[in-house]
Amino acid sequence: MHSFVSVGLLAAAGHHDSSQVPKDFPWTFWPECYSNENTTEPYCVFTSQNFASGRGIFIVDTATNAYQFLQKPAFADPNALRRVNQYSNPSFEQREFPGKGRGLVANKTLHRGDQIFASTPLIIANTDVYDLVDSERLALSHRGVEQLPSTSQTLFWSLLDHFKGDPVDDRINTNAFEVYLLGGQVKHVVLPEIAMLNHDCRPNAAYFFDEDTLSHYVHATQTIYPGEEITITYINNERAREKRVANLKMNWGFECSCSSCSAHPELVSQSDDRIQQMRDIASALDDWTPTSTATPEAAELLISLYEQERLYASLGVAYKHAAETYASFGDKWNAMKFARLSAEYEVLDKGFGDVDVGAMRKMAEDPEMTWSWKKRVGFERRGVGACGHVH
Ligand SMILES: C[S@@+](CC[C@H](N)C(=O)[O-])C[C@H]1O[C@@H](n2cnc3c(N)ncnc32)[C@H](O)[C@@H]1O
Repeated sequence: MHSFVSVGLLAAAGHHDSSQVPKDFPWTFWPECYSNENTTEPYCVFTSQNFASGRGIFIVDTATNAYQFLQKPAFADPNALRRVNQYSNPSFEQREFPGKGRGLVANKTLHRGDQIFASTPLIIANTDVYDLVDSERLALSHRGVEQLPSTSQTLFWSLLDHFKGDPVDDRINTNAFEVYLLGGQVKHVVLPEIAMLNHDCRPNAAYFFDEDTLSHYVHATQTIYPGEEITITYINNERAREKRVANLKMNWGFECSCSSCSAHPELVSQSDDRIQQMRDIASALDDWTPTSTATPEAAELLISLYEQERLYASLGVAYKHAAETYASFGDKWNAMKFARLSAEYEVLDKGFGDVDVGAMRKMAEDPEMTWSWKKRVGFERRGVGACGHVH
């Protein structure tokens, strides 16, 4: 049985007359909700036209979750969004790229760590909403779009519809990012400005979603010169070309045309070898047993491979390995150096509250107080060879 239902937390349901919404009611309209035998709580559309100084948002989720979002500083603290949704003097312009559609190019030099933009989503949707039948799931997202303020509706309708199905669903599927919120629940968020950034397997910008401000931040991870396209990655790039191409085709529906995907097969083969070696070294550095082949030299090689692969957006991972490896052999100054570098890079990719960023900041202050300090002192140094094997 599928039903249109009212929600216990709400005083009434089933109509959309905003004039009847009481003053202290947090949403602009009465939520429309559906449930069935697969759902433990109805899924509803909760719209706030006032959110983010009138940009608006709609949330497709249970009432329990929607009210948890309301507790976040993004809703509760008027100052929380000061640095967000500022598009009056952008450091980029929109341009057409053959084979990729629209994209953004820098109009001034951007340095590593520069904020390119930060935005609140127009949509947050619980991915479990697929438990509803399609017609009801679609009714919720159509209702949400109709309820957005008109400028945000225009932004939504300007999004690419790659799959040419239901016009609302298609724009969500082509442009949504997956994020983990409310204790690790998967949500889809739609951010029209960030959705203009194309994918590159060797991107020059990184992004993260900040749960407190419900905002998506994009920063440069290397110098980007005027006229250069600003790119992010949609996937994990530490994989062979064939796997990256297949992933983009399957999950995003396009043939990747970035330079590392379209390189000569000989160069692709060299790149794939480097990626395999990076994976082997990373797993050796993650081995904390007395037979581990981890050495500071192997960690330095890992950094060099990331640089050679132009994987600057994820270089923080290699620096973290180096910081922990140096610490494990009791080399305080190198541990501090690489911990500082790791924290600087990783915050751009993982966000302000990330545990790895916090751990690296602690190590940069005092490596001797961290868990890996001198963990490998006394281990026989075996070393990892070019093939990733012990020599
Ligand atoms: C989030 S949108 C990016 C903006 C899009 N180009 C537009 O015109 O709206 C994602 C879509 O852009 C295109 N795209 C992004 N990166 C690409 C790439 N590296 N190669 C080819 N197409 C790409 C694909 O059509 C993909 O489905």
